[in-house]
Amino acid sequence: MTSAITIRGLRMRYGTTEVLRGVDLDVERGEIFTLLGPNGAGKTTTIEILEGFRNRSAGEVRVLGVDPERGTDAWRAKLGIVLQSWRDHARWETRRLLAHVAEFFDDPYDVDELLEAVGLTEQADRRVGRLSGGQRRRLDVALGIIGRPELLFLDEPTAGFDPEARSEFHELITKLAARDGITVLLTTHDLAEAEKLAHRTAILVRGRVAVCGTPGELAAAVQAPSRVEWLENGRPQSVTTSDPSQVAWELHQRFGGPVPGLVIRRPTLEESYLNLVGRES
Ligand SMILES: Nc1ncnc2c1ncn2[C@@H]1O[C@H](COP(=O)(O)OP(=O)(O)OP(=O)(O)O)[C@@H](O)[C@H]1O
Repeated sequence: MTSAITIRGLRMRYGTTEVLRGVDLDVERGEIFTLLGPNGAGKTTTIEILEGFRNRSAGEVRVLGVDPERGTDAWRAKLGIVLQSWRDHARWETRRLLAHVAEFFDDPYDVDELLEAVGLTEQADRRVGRLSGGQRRRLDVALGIIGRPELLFLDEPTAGFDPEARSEFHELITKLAARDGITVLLTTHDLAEAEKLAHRTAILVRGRVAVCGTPGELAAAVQAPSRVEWLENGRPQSVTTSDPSQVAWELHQRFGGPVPGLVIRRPTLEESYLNLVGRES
């Protein structure tokens, strides 16, 4: 696989504050990749640098083989961009707005096909201002990809969604990526979203990649210690350990058989993530 995005030693400074402190990342073509992290971690800054909206302070960046600071119109046409805030096109009808934006591209998607793909066929003649939050975000995605991009940037696309809208949105992104081989880079605060959607995720904490990998690799890398609890002479005992089976085995040896009240509590991935974010902050 070849890289859609390569980042080496990326640094960004706003005044005297260093917001990105040496980020290294590779996103492969065809991947759905999430950038996960708490508020202020530097996700939006990173994505804006990749989109060519912001000049970096230091480091090497290539997006589809091009330095974003030197991106041409032809390069830009290969990108789909969905920003955090909604566009203000409230009085346009959904289909007309998409058809209008499609005119700017050489080989856009068919408007009705795309409306169908994002689940907005029934809303095609409705004014944008009358769409629900979830429908509006689907339209944002449609606007982001109407030009048939090779790479789609989504900055917190599901913020404010209810669980059903979020789940439908995940299905849409997965379907589009699989159908058209679009590379997707998405930012989120939500670990469950990253786990569900992404082939790989990088956790950004205070301007550095703390962990990067598949959901399984992430779970192994961020795993916080487990807690082993048991009863000894009727009194509750406990120990925190990264190797609970070893502790359980030693207890079994010591008791010469079953350990009274033995419980092993493993942290959830969410607890482990919060532990990691707390540790790195
Ligand atoms: N234009 C700017 N000038 C000065 N500081 C900025 C600017 N943009 C962002 N920052 C600061 O840089 C840090 C990283 O911000 P950024 O928006 O990249 O983080 P984020 O991970 O996207 O956060 P969030 O999840 O809240 O959107 C924050 O402390 C923010 O206040």
